[in-house]
Amino acid sequence: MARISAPVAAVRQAVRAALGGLPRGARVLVACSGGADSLALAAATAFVAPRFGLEAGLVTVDHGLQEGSAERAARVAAWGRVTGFDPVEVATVEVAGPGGPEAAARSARYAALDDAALRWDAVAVLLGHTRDDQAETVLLALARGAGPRGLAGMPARRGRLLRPLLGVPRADTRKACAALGLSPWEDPHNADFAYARSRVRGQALPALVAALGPAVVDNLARTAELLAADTAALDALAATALAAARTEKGLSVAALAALDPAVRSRVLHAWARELGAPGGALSQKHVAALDALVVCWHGQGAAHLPGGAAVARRKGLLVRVESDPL
Ligand SMILES: Nc1ncnc2c1ncn2[C@@H]1O[C@H](COP(=O)(O)OP(=O)(O)OP(=O)(O)O)[C@@H](O)[C@H]1O
Repeated sequence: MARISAPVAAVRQAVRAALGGLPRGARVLVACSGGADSLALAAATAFVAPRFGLEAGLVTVDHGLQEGSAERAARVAAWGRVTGFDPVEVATVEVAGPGGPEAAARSARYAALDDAALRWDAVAVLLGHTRDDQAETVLLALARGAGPRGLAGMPARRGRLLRPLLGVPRADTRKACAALGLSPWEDPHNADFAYARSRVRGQALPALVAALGPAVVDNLARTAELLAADTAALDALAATALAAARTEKGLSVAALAALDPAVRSRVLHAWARELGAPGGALSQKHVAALDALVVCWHGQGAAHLPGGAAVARRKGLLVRVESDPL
């Protein structure tokens, strides 16, 4: 057998680890932009999936935002077909929605990937985020004052979404593509310093590496891993505590007051989500207002949540109310 280069082996090993537990005969889809990360991921999946008895398909999303985006998508799809992926799909999406164009493109992309997974009955959708993407995510989260959930970065698995390359340096995906003779697409957005992530990638992280040494990238990614484990443990405690505090009419104030503040804030966050508050809009300020109804009670009015729900304290319970009675 011909010897394979170390970066090709590293990417394949990461994909093996991610696909290892899936049932034989199941289908996975690779989300491939044609960039180095997802191209290396796709090449490794085409190699690993048949050896695990898995079907592998490929989806490339055309956001229609850049000149030549349809040609890029067609090139990726053509490569996917000759590489043996089946099905191969170009998902054309319309980017319009809340937030900036970056956020709107992301939600349109994830919706299209979810839709493809449902239609093709795929058990997993593979994304090409690398260790460097994770380090950037942690740095961005630190800069906006995020709590542990934000510092935990991107999860390796959430529902159907898998990120097999979170432990693989970005440099390795480029080297793997070069070793396999693949020419990745260069996303012009990555060089556009109008985007915060591009500035972190092009300026902030290189400055940190220059000041503190190259281990900083690995260390930031490791911080995410450690916090992900802690966050999962606290979330499990909070789920149990939420069930215990629940009554037919609302949440027991006495049960909430007895909780550790770190668990209580998670219980209140989870409950606010149940009441319809959208995750992106629900901030620490809203959770603190709910918390004040429990621990700083002075007869104050209802706490208002994004999404329209309001919560008041009545007869030892936190209850949903239609509007602030004050
Ligand atoms: N046009 C696309 N078609 C298919 N998959 C894509 C496309 N763009 C991105 N992806 C998938 O998403 C991964 C991350 O891409 P990128 O870093 O460009 O997105 P992002 O905006 O940072 O997304 P996220 O918010 O998830 O971090 C890619 O490795 C690839 O798997």
